[in-house]
Amino acid sequence: MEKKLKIAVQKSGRLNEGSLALLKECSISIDNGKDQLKANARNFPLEVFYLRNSDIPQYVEDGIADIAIIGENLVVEKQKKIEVIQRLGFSKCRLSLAIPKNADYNGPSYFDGKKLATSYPNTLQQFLDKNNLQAEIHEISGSVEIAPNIGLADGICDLVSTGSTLFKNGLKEVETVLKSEACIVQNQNIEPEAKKILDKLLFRVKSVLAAKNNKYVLLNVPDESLDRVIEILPGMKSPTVLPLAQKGWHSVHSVINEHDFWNVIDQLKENGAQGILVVPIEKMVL
Ligand SMILES: Nc1ncnc2c1ncn2[C@@H]1O[C@H](COP(=O)(O)OP(=O)(O)OP(=O)(O)O)[C@@H](O)[C@H]1O
Ligand SMILES: O=P(O)(O)OC[C@H]1O[C@H](OP(=O)(O)OP(=O)(O)O)[C@H](O)[C@@H]1O
Ligand SMILES: [Mg+2]
Repeated sequence: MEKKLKIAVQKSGRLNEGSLALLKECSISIDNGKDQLKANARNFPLEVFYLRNSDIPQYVEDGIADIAIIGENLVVEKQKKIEVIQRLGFSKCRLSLAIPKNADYNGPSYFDGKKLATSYPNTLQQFLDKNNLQAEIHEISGSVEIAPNIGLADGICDLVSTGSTLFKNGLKEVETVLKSEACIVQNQNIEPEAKKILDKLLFRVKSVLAAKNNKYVLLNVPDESLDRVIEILPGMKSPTVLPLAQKGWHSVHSVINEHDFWNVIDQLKENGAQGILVVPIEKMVL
């Protein structure tokens, strides 16, 4: 029987859509019947298990799944023997401490002797230990932000992204304990055959992520600015330069990284570039 790589993804919740979208962008199509907890990819040696998020680290440690897509926050919290091998750039959030908005905050010592509600007791305990603080941790599995309002705790430690849940519950964020995004984790003793398939998958994932982080640009440049524009636009190897039908002008094609996109565009304009077109890249094979 053909060897398959076993991947665990969240059955439903915040990571489910992004995880399946990533596999699709890697051109992997999965038979995805409703209520089906195990599915095979049609065109790649991959078997997908749909599981409860919080159970996934254990399944990967035990080798039930070779790899999984989970948040880094869960990797830190569960303390299982699993390895983060690729960050994925979605489901970005942070684990933060928050207190009632009118309370005076004077630094981490505020939490000494307080009662804190959280779904992340291990990560919170690490933060308290690092800061030499003693606090009572009350573990709850959800709706953590309600705790101070119902007299359950003095403060909370929970995930924050937009901050709107904190705001709606009259809380303010005062310390960031860790930053997180979705990532691929791997079993530490993955078999060589599964590892070969994983390397193929990672090659595709990296191409998809690189494409997302870069844009293809085309622009017209007067000949006197050409050397300067080529310096600004290094491209993957170097930019493509083609003469225009109109004398004294060239068309330049290149790739710009999302991080300094507007900065580069400003410099191009300052150097006389015109007709700048920006096109998304579907895959970028490095
Ligand atoms: N508000 C948010 N913004 C961005 N990412 C988030 C946010 N909340 C959670 N996440 C990320 O998504 C992951 C899954 O969160 P989700 O709420 O779907 O499941 P859960 O309630 O943590 O777990 P379970 O499925 O075990 O109930 C989290 O571990 C975190 O990495
Ligand atoms: O800063 P925000 O953008 O408001 O997001 C933060 C909220 O999102 C998560 O809860 P979720 O909606 O996943 O609910 P859950 O407790 O059912 O997992 C997290 O536990 C916070 O409550
Ligand atoms: Mg949640």
